[in-house]
Parts: sequence; structure tokens; C-alpha cells
Amino acid sequence: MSDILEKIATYKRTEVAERKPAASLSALEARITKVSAPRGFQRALVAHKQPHSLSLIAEVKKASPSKGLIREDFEPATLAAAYQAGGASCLSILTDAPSFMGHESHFVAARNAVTLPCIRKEFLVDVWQVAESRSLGADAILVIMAMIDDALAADLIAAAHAYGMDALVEVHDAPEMERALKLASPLIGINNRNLRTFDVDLKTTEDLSAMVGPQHVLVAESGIFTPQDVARLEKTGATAMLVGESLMRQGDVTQAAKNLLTPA
Ligand SMILES: O=P(O)(O)OC[C@@H](O)[C@@H](O)c1c[nH]c2ccccc12
Repeated sequence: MSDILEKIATYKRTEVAERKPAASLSALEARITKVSAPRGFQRALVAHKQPHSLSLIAEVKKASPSKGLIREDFEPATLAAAYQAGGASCLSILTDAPSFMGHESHFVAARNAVTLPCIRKEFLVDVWQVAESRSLGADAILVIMAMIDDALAADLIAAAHAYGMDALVEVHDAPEMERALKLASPLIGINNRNLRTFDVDLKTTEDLSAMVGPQHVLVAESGIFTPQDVARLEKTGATAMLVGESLMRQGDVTQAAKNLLTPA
């Protein structure tokens, strides 16, 4: 595991251990009955795919370990509504505080401001977090293969599916892709960011996409800035793209999303 993932996994386990006593599984399940049903994350991505473009998962992200503070004026509900107006098919909202300045309240505020399906962008190291995610209203969860073993990945996916959520299984190299393809989720994300060097290279999606058949739904993640980037990724057979920084750095994120979605 890379140093950064090691560090995140360690504090995440501590966080979960501290939170669990305050919210038992039955307490979470009681909350789950009060949130609206899962909105069909994968379904929206597939339904909105246009011939010369990719469906957009627009990310609500204030900061990151590699870039520091990305956006000063940060109101999750306002950004979420602006992304929806700009044509996003789904949203991704960071809830990790130590590395991304995220928060659970950002997720809840963003999802309540839109009708789009929303993925909770969080580092999952315990199945309990899947119930927690659904109790916040999550429509999908992220399963990061670089951080966990196959058994935990399978458990997270099974729990997500049991709650009617989708699981985006994230890989960034060929061994992780091989592991991911044995799991029960059809939704695979290829992260163009190298988690050791933080370098981004769209070639990662081009290379790894060749391992994926038509029974999977592919999402290209990270480092996507221009309609030319989108055109390049569309050729890999990807259905969707996950974009954060390039949108968050622009004042008008509605226009930014529209520009990115306009074929080159
Ligand atoms: O800001 P970018 O380069 O457009 O990337 C978005 C998204 O892919 C990135 O935030 C991300 C991909 N996988 C993650 C896992 C955890 C936290 C963040 C991420």
C-alpha cells in the first residue's frame, strides 16, 4: 500500500472505532428507513451516456492531499445544484475530513439539493461504514482495491447491494483490475492518479480498459480537464467520468460542466 493510503487506512480505522459505539447497526437501520430510497447510480450513468461524450459524475471536493485547498467558497448544496444544472448525471461528495476537508454534512446537504444519485466518497475499511453511508442517503459507495483485501471488498459490495446501493470498485493497476473483475459489482472505476507519485495519466484508463468486457460499466477517474480528454477516454469504451478539480477550480461550475460535456 502507498504511504498515503497506509496513513489514511490507519486513521480511518480509529475513526470507525470511535464512531461505532454511538451508532449501532440497529440504530443505523432505523435511520435508513427515514432516508429516500437509492436513486440508481449505475443506471443513471448508463442511461445518460451520449454518443460522443461520457456521463459525468461531478465531484464536490474542497481540498486534496496532493493539491491542498482547491476551492475557497465551498457550499455543498449550491455546488450540487449547479452541477445538476450543468448536466451532471451523478455526484460524488467527499466525507473524509483529515485529507479532503470533507464532512458527512456536506454529503447530506448536497444530496438534498438535487435529484441526482450520489456516491459517498469515503475510505471504507469496515462493513459498518456501508450502513452508515446508506443512513446518510448514499446511493453508491466506493471500494478502493489498493486499500483492502478481496474478502473485505466482497463484503462491502454485498452489503451495498443488500441496501440497494451500487458499489464503484476502484483500481489503478492491472493486478487490482484482475482482483476487481472477480467481484460481484459490474461498476469499475479506473483511477488515472498514481497513488504513490500523485501523477495523473489518462493512459491508465486506456491500458486497463482493455481488460474489461461489455458486462462491466467503466468509469474513468481523475485528471480530466478538457473535451479533448473526454474524447480520448470515450474511445476506451468507458461510460462515465469522475471529475473534481478541473470543475471545482472554475467559478461557474454549471458552465464548467457544460463545457466539459460539449464534444470536442
Ligand atoms: O480531482 P480529479 O483529479 O478530477 O479527481 C476526482 C476523483 O477521481 C478523485 O478525487 C478520487 C478518485 N478516487 C479517489 C479516492 C478517494 C478520494 C478521492 C478520489
